[in-house]
Amino acid sequence: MGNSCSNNLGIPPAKGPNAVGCSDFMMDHTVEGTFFRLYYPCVVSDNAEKPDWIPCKGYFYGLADFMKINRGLSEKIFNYLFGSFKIPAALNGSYKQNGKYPVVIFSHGLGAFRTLYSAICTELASQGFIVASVEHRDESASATYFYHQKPQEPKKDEASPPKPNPEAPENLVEEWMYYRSLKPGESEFPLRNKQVKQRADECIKALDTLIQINSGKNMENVLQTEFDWTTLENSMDLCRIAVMGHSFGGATVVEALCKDVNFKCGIALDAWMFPLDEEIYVRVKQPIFFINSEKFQWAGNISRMRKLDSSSTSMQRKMITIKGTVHQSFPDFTFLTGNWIGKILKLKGEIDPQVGIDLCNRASLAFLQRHLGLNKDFNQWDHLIEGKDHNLIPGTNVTEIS
Ligand SMILES: CCN(CC)CCN(C[C@]12C[C@](c3ccc(C(F)(F)F)cc3)(C1)C2)C(=O)Cn1c(SCc2ccc(F)cc2)nc(=O)c2c1C=CC2
Repeated sequence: MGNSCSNNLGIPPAKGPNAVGCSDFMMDHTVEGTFFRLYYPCVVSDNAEKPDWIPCKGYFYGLADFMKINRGLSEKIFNYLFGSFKIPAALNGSYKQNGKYPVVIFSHGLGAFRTLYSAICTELASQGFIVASVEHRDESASATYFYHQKPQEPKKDEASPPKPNPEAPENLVEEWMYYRSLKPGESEFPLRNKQVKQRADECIKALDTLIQINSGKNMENVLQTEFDWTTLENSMDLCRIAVMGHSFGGATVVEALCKDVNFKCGIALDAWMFPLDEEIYVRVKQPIFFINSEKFQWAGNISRMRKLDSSSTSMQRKMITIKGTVHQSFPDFTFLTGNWIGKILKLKGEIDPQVGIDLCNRASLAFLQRHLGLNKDFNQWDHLIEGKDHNLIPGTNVTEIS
């Protein structure tokens, strides 16, 4: 089927005034390093190549493991279904210098990885943001990879020096890390709590890397992409930084806001609050916007979000629910299957996926303008922050027991 099939499936192009460029960055090739996909406003070029949505097949293996289905069979199915999809952006497009852009760090959900939220990230970039979608190495991603220094070959006679591995950069060996499921009898909270702390640290590490890139420092990108990162010198407005994430990434938003006041506000999409410590709720001071689906939330989860409301900054805590959406209405999968499969796999809700993501994106832009102090026209969507739309519910539809 792929993206050339009759029912014109595919990730929708962004609607903002800027063309979008996309490039991958990995620094310090080890597992402790930083790895993200950058989306940014770029110069229009009609013949630009588009980035692959699923960059390599290790991710299909990971998705199969995450969904506990057979690797071999599912690798063929995923490859057939999703292998040819591209992202509506220019791979390594030339950066478009136009003042300093605000910055968003995006955190993916459990079992996802950095490329799966491109409808959201490309829209933000097209509206004039620089977006880094982090790939987490906390074993919550379906799959991710990093590199090992090739072990020094035992000294042979000088005549035959070790041949460097042509694919891997500077003879580094690629290593994959897959989703770690709970062991039988293992209690979930300690694992998820440790992971959410690592995830927040990885968001902060990505931000620190962007700050270095912004200073014009010549960064070593382990992935030898055709992108000149020094062109991003002075491109970022480091007073206007937000953190955003889906589900487990929503909990990561709260944890990251707590750890680094450089994040001026956060947007949590269908946040999964379980991994967070109880005492974090009184420690977060920045504005947070909870954008929920109709089907994922439950009373315990909502009551944890409410705890963030009760603090003094209640005016800056907002929550809306998008009618007819499901948990998978936020990642890109919601655009990539026909209606029937989508509904059966719970990748689609009742609402048209494009309408759902537009509401999410526009409400987010209005919230970012308000709390990053942007002087754009995103305030035209302020009513969406209050849930004023026939497809929105102010707050939540969950009837709370507690
Ligand atoms: C049995 C597995 N069991 C694992 C604990 C539950 C699996 N599960 C429901 C799924 C993800 C699903 C999915 C994806 C993708 C196809 C495909 F066919 F399109 F590829 C199909 C079916 C399987 C819907 C979730 O985990 C839901 N969820 C998610 S889903 C994030 C995600 C993952 C993979 C993606 F490709 C895209 C998005 N992120 C979270 O942070 C949290 C939760 C729950 C609590 C916290």
